[in-house]
Parts: sequence; C-alpha cells; structure tokens
Amino acid sequence: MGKPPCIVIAGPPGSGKSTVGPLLAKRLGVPFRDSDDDIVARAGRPIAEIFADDGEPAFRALEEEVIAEALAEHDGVLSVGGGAVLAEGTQKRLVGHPVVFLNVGFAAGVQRVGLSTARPLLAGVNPRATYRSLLEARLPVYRAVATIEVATDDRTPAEIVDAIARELALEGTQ
Ligand SMILES: Nc1ncnc2c1ncn2[C@@H]1O[C@H](COP(=O)(O)OP(=O)(O)OP(=O)(O)O)[C@@H](O)[C@H]1O
Ligand SMILES: O=C(O)C1=C[C@@H](O)[C@@H](O)[C@H](O)C1
Ligand SMILES: [Mg+2]
Repeated sequence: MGKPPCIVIAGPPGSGKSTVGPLLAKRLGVPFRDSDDDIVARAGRPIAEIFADDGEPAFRALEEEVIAEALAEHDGVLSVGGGAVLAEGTQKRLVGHPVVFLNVGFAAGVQRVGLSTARPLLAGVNPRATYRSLLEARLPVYRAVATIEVATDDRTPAEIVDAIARELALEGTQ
C-alpha cells in the first residue's frame, strides 16, 4: 500500500494554520510541515526579504515547488501559506488530499495578524482594507479546494483540533 495522502491545512493569514497544524499532527501522531518554513529554509531568508528582493512571482514559484515536494513525500499534516492555493498547479495537486479550510472573520483575523511587517502582503498603506479584500477574494478559492471547512472565530486552537479530528473521521467513513 502507498503512503496515505497528507492532510493539508489552508486558510488566510491569521486563520491559525501554523498554530493548529502542529497540534493536529501531535493529536494524530504524525509529522508536521509548514510550507512557509520550508521556503525560508530553502531560501535562507525570511519571507518578507524574499518578497522585497525577488518579488512575489518568485516567491510563488518557490512556494509551488516546495508544496509539490511536500505533497509527494510528506506523510502527515502540511500547513500551506495563505496564498498557496491560488496557484493552479497546487490546486490540481491537492485533489485526493483531505484539505482543511480554516475560516476566520475579519475582526478576529485582524486581531490575530496584528498587521505586522512580517506579512509582506499586509505591509502596505491600508493593511485593514487589504486584509478585508484578501478575505473576500480568496473565500471561494479556499472553499473550492477544501474538503472540510472549520470556523475558527471564538474557538481555541484545541477546540479547532477537536472539530477537525471529528470531521476527518466523518470524511473517512464516506
Ligand atoms: N483559534 C485561535 N484563537 C486565538 N488566537 C489564535 C488562534 N489561532 C491562532 N491564533 C494566533 O493568531 C496568530 C496567527 O496565527 P498563525 O501564525 O497560526 O496563523 P497562520 O494562518 O499560520 O498565518 P500566516 O498565513 O500568516 O502564516 C498567532 O499569534 C496565533 O497564536
Ligand atoms: O496570504 C498570503 O499570500 C501569504 C501568507 C503567508 O502564509 C506567507 O506565505 C506569505 O506572507 C504570503
Ligand atoms: Mg503560518
């Protein structure tokens, strides 16, 4: 038997992918990876620096590459960067994987991201407006790639892990 498809965690910045992903992996007793960490390790520079030095298209190309590798070889939970699912190649590669969409509303999301410069997409003149339009524009994309959607507002990371584990078990019975 081949390796089971890894569980993918997607969602906008501040939805908690890097927080919930490791907790879910721990609960399931499997390894965890985060595509943003893989990118930083490969480039040897922080994400904001890659955006500034090489531009967003170069970042997106690297992102698609590290995710393709992780999907092929990783046996566990993979959190992907907030914009990763916009790439058509990644959308195709996600088919057959359980994909969890961590949804977050504007108010909770703004509070969580704190609109720091570590997130280059939100480092412009009006980060709140940018964040609002990013949530709106991406919502249908997250929903299209996801097999499970979990609301994260007013839930602790532990409660979110419980909800995902329940949904995954249900999904596994279909
Ligand atoms: N359910 C939650 N309730 C309250 N705070 C949370 C929750 N989930 C995450 N956080 C906090 O929100 C912040 C952002 O979370 P995290 O870094 O996991 O988001 P992310 O989805 O990985 O974002 P990015 O796309 O920028 O990598 C962190 O400070 C984290 O502790
Ligand atoms: O939402 C996005 O487009 C991004 C989210 C982060 O996870 C990083 O991948 C990067 O800052 C871009
Ligand atoms: Mg993250």
